[in-house]
Amino acid sequence: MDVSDDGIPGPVAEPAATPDDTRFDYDLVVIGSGPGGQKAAIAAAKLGRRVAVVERKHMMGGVSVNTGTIPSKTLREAVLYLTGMAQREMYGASYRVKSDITIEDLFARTQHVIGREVEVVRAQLLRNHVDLHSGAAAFVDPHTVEVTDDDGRRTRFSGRFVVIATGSRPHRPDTVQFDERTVVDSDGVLALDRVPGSMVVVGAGIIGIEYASMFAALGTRVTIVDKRPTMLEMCDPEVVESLKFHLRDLSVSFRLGEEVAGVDTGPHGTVTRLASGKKIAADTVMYSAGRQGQTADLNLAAAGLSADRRGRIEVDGDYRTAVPHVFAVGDVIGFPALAATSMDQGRLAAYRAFDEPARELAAVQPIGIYTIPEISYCGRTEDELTRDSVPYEVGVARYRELARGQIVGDSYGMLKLLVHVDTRELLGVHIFGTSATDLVHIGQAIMACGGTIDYLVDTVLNYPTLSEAYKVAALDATNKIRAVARFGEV
Ligand SMILES: Cc1cc2nc3c(=O)[nH]c(=O)nc-3n(C[C@H](O)[C@H](O)[C@H](O)COP(=O)(O)OP(=O)(O)OC[C@H]3O[C@@H](n4cnc5c(N)ncnc54)[C@H](O)[C@@H]3O)c2cc1C
Ligand SMILES: NC(=O)c1ccc[n+]([C@@H]2O[C@H](COP(=O)([O-])OP(=O)(O)OC[C@H]3O[C@@H](n4cnc5c(N)ncnc54)[C@H](O)[C@@H]3O)[C@@H](O)[C@H]2O)c1
Repeated sequence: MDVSDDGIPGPVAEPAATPDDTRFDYDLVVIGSGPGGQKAAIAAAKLGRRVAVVERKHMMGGVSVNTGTIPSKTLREAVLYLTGMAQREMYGASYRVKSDITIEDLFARTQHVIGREVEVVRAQLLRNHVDLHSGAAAFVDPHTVEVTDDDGRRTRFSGRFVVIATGSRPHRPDTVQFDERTVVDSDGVLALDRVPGSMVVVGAGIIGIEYASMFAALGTRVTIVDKRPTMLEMCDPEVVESLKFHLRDLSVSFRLGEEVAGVDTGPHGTVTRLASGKKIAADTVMYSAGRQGQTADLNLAAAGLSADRRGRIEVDGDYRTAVPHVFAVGDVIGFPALAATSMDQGRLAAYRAFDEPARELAAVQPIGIYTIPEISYCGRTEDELTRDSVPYEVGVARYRELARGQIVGDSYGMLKLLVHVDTRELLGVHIFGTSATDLVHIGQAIMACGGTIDYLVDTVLNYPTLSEAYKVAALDATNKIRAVARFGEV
């Protein structure tokens, strides 16, 4: 077995690359090494194709590894551990692992994990014989890219196919001066020099709420501002209410339905001006008001392509752009813009390019929101089922009634199943609390197989586990359905 420098075992010997079309330097050129680019490159390499990945210096692994998913989730883990937050039900409200948590304590863990992940990505690509080119790529013609490295050196090469996986960056309104110290975006928040005493988070999307809950847990007084009247509107409203309750308990204030007019900075911090005339003073302002596709520097016109106002590229169901040999995957094609989906889009784009048979992605996809506590769901919401006049029943399990919930000290967690009254099919799973983002996959698997809650009723699950919540909720739904069916029986 091949073992790379970092000790990670490699696959059994790869098939030798077979030139596909010698008119081109590579069979596939991938621009960007985030989740979408990585998987496109590896999938093509596994088919024996000659593959190149272009990535900017210090960005191996993409936004996901360097400034997005991985650092934010690692920071959350550091916050949970050092604040002792998850253990307070057991050891009291004042329980802490470290009383004076510094930004260095937090970022040490983040840097460690980023470093490891970068090496894992690099090793995987290299052991699959993918050529790595450092620099920024731009199209010269539909098959050729020019890569400019940090020293200004330029290299050109061509690909029979090209995958654009250049991801996204934070959207920055022109009216706001970002000084990378007091006014930052979700990249800049990872370079703060201290834990702020107070913070305004502009944008109550997933990024904004995740960081708001982390800083609130650290003791920062957080105000969340969003022009929409509700937050996380794709989630179950009961779950969002539970989250809001928890955040309020951590002194978070909400200014929903309010637009930011501007931010003033001075020697003592910042003042955020709202369109309604209100002003909010804070040490730091973090903008998380959407993201922009990274296409401005690609010279798309040379490939015969263009992007929309938010920098996104349009693709068909096979991730093919308007130019048939150019594919695009990941954040650069917009919704759902998740690391999870980007990976599979990359893999499928490579398969489509090289005519490798592959099925489409399953329709039921999970969403995981790493707030404190975390949220996860898949399938439909109560509002959607009501709108579509689908008769459903709700089965609920509360963590406080599960032995494992008591053991881990989670009394607030909840799992909710939405079940079709007639067919008993599982239509939706909504979870709030410890391990929600892992637990959701049980429901997802049942739904993907068209399963009913009878599977859960008839199956023995390990005890004591949080998975037991599925059984409890399935029995609850069964009892309610039976009660309605028996009503009126003599
Ligand atoms: C704070 C935050 C938290 C997130 N948390 C989660 C989460 O918990 N779960 C989840 O599933 N998703 C999460 N996401 C979303 C996830 O990170 C993205 O969906 C994912 O990274 C998109 O992958 P991608 O393949 O499009 O490429 P990206 O990861 O965006 O990487 C694109 C790469 O392309 C490179 N590039 C761009 N232009 C060029 C060029 N011209 N030449 C060469 N290289 C170029 C960039 O340098 C970059 O490294 C989060 C995002 C953020 C910002
Ligand atoms: N756990 C996860 O899966 C995860 C975590 C983080 C990010 N992501 C991905 O990243 C994407 C981007 O997240 P995001 O939170 O930046 O974007 P978003 O578009 O979801 O949210 C932006 C919010 O900012 C608000 N806003 C914009 N301008 C404003 C203004 N001037 N004043 C007040 N409010 C304003 C908008 O109303 C919106 O609610 C997400 O859609 C998601 O796909 C996923």
